[in-house]
Amino acid sequence: MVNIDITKQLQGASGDMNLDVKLHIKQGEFVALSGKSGSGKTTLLRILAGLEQASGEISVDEKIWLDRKNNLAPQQREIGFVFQDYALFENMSVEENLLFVNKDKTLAEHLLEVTELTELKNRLPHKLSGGQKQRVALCRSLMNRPKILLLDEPLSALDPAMRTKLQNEILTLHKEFNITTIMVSHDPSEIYRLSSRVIVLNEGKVINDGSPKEILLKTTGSAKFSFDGELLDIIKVDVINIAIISIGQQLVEVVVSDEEIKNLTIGQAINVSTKAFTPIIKA
Ligand SMILES: Nc1ncnc2c1ncn2[C@@H]1O[C@H](COP(=O)(O)OP(=O)(O)OP(=O)(O)O)[C@@H](O)[C@H]1O
Repeated sequence: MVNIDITKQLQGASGDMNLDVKLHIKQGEFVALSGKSGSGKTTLLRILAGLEQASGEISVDEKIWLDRKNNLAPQQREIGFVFQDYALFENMSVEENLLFVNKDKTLAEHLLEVTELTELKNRLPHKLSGGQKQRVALCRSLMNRPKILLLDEPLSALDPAMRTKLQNEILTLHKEFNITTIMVSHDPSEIYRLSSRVIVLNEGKVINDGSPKEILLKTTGSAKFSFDGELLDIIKVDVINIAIISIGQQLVEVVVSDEEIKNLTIGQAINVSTKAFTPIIKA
């Protein structure tokens, strides 16, 4: 069990802001940490890792990491950390990057196998793709068999196919190591696929905490489908108006009436929902 009860004064975009978070996270949970830019997500992870000061208490399985008298150094906290940038040792091969943390060759070989990196174990980081580097960073973060894995948007720079591949690998390793995982993510499909709990921060405070279904699905009420997107364009084809809307990685076209157009502005954030239709799903 991870117990967090911390505060820290931050300089938010529009003046001072207090990061004020109280959470209990169960062993083996996969928590997605979400919320607007500047809401305090990275700072919270850095405080957990011991990379940033804060007041309050953090304890993990009865062991105190932070309180009035104690403040364990990052290397004494049993954590693995993967950031958006890979931060690998450039002069060391893939395998050396892992063994630098811990000389356990069997574990290194196993992690490289799960992430399909065995063939690349002698390569230097500059000869790897972004996705491969991020897999090395993930393997390295697990070399000390940490109690908590902190992931700060580790997949945001990758293309959709590589993202999905790494999501599956993260999930495999999370389950195998039964490691408590906290992952910052803005991507609803990623959050839904990986996490068992979603915590939403706003202005340094937890404003939502629940299962991915409770937090992410908006199809309550009579609407059957509901998507948030951005209105990119409205084009006229013969007598009908078609709105071009970007939803996630996809563009969709929706027919709109002359009446509806009056309330729409290009670039606007909009919601698309429908009440009664039978979608066809193809694999
Ligand atoms: N050590 C610090 N002292 C004071 N203010 C800080 C400190 N570190 C970060 N901040 C400020 O606190 C706010 C929250 O930053 P943080 O990086 O935690 O947000 P975030 O939710 O991770 O945002 P993003 O999604 O853009 O990465 C920002 O306005 C930032 O400038």
